Amino acid sequence: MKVAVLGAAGGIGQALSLLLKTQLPAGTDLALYDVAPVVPGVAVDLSHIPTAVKVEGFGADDLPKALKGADVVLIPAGVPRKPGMDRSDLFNINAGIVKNLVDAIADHAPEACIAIITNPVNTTVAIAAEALKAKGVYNPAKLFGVTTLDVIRAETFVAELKGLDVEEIVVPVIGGHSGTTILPLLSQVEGADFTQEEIEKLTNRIQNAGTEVVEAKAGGGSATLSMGLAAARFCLSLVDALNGEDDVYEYTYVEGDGEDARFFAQPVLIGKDGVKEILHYGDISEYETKCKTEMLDGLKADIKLGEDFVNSPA
Ligand SMILES: NC(=O)c1ccc[n+]([C@@H]2O[C@H](COP(=O)([O-])OP(=O)(O)OC[C@H]3O[C@@H](n4cnc5c(N)ncnc54)[C@H](O)[C@@H]3O)[C@@H](O)[C@H]2O)c1
Ligand SMILES: O=C(O)C[C@H](O)C(=O)O
Repeated sequence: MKVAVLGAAGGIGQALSLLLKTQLPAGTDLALYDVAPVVPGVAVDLSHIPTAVKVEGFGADDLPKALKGADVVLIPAGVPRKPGMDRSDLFNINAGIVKNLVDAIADHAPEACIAIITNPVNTTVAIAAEALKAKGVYNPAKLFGVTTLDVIRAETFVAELKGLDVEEIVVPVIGGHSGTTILPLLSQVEGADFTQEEIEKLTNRIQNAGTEVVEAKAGGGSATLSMGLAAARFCLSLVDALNGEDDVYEYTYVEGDGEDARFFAQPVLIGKDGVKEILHYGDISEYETKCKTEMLDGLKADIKLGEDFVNSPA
């Protein structure tokens, strides 16, 4: 098994690579790619940790080597937000970065599962899909937008509010990954009851948790450590499933039947060939239905922006 991290020298990339070095199954190859010249040093640093995961660093010109034979490619490459910015403000820079990286994946690791972290995820996943399609290698079962951070935040905030064990809490989060497109399904949380006021406050906090971090970091970037953990959890699930483990479920932004939008985060059963089954998110409350109805046009517009970036470049 080989896992490649593109953008491995960044805030997320380094936290993620550390967790992968310590938690991937023995015998896994971990390839770290970045345009930043520090990346070989990050790889050497990690290589001194005593685990049976082999780490190698690849600089700007070595993307084909980093990708060769990869089973999983994680993409946290790109710029993060500063206070006052929306995730959509990152589109101008990150769209091209994701497109170029995905073009290279199509050429050098066309069978790999690709997990996109780079924002705006609602749009960059559509860019990746259309770029792969243009190269004739798009397999919707192997393309994922990583929304795990929304799930772990939701579980943390609910456990805090209700004084419950966070290990026991499950909070489904569906939709997309920005503002109101992030829709926690608090009506489905078992073992906790909420007043309508609590539901609205919690929903708002989960939707704006990224901004909470951006403002607290005061110009120093966005979530990197919690995101490193979230991406590692997603990657380890993917690796388990590719290795044949049954019953691997994650909430992730994938192309499904288009009932709500072309791409939508929902529960997914992952198997040895990627997405095995996309499950319906089940019954939702009147409030959640209203929130979903109100956000769908925005999500669809985000997706169209990505499709047009590849298919109708200005
Ligand atoms: N999906 C999520 O839930 C989520 C959560 C947090 C952050 N993000 C996003 O992840 C991205 C990265 O955030 P960060 O805090 O790690 O940023 P960062 O600036 O710390 O790191 C980004 C890294 O990408 C590298 N990079 C830039 N262009 C590249 C290219 N063409 N090829 C390879 N590497 C390249 C940079 O050199 C840098 O090392 C941002 O777009 C951010 O908004 C997503
Ligand atoms: O908020 C951001 O810009 C980064 C990330 O998407 C997050 O949710 O923390």
